Amino acid sequence: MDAKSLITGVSLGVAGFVVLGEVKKVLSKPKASRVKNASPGKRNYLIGGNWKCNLTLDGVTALVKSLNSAGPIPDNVDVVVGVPMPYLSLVRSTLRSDIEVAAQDSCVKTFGANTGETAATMLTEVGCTWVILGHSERRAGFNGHAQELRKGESNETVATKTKLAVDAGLKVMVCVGEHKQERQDGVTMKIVGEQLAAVKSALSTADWANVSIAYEPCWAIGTGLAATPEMAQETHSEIRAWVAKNVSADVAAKVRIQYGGSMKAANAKALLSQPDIDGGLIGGASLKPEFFDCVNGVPGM
Ligand SMILES: O=C[C@H](O)COP(=O)(O)O
Repeated sequence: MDAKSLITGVSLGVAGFVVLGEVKKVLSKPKASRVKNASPGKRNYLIGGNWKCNLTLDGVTALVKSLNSAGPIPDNVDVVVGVPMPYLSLVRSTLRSDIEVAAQDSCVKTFGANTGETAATMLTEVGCTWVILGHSERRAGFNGHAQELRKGESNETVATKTKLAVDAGLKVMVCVGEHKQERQDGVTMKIVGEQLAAVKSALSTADWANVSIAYEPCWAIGTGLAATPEMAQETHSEIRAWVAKNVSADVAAKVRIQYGGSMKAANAKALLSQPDIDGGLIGGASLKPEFFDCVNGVPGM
């Protein structure tokens, strides 16, 4: 068992009795314990880039070229880029094979009269292996006006999409997170728990093997105001405890929890050094060469 898994087990088993800071003093995190195709209980880092609704064809071509020449990916890291729908095929056919490709959404239904939507199965046919679901921008909604709180996808919609995507053979980064006022009101885990509860209701226990939880505090997205490593760790630890209580201890030990919200080269290493932060979902910085500085920011590199 690696140090991170051990910390997780300890924190889940004796939560309230152990101060994580004290545990970290006696347990270092050896790089060698995180390996590709990690065995049960060991979690590879997962660094996702979310290109959002950015880039022209020329920009995509240049970014792929930059990624292709960015050097090796550490053995203990999985890298995925979330690509706008029109470029998925092109990126999959030109991008290095050790970076996986994600779509940024998929349909809440399968095939049919769903104009403008993309069924999860279609994504698999163009080489996607991942999909990002429930991003806060989609939960906010796009109605031709300024985005409003929670006028878009409901928790249940995100959960249904997650189940359909997993059933289609995709892995899912399912995004959760609170708004600024909710954090100030002290209801972060109430909000995140409700988002996770909907997903849990839609999934079998086995389905969780294909799910990563992306914790993205909305107030940190695109603002330059990332959560501090300690603040993010606290919520990640609470999310893992929620999964242990409501899904299973085994799933909690295995599920990856990414942090998203103004992650960049300057703060990636400190965030990724936290015991329950298993990666990132990176927006703005994923459009720049510094994305690979985040990849190389995993502890032990
Ligand atoms: O999906 C990515 C997140 O929304 C974070 O975006 P950001 O890194 O630009 O803050």
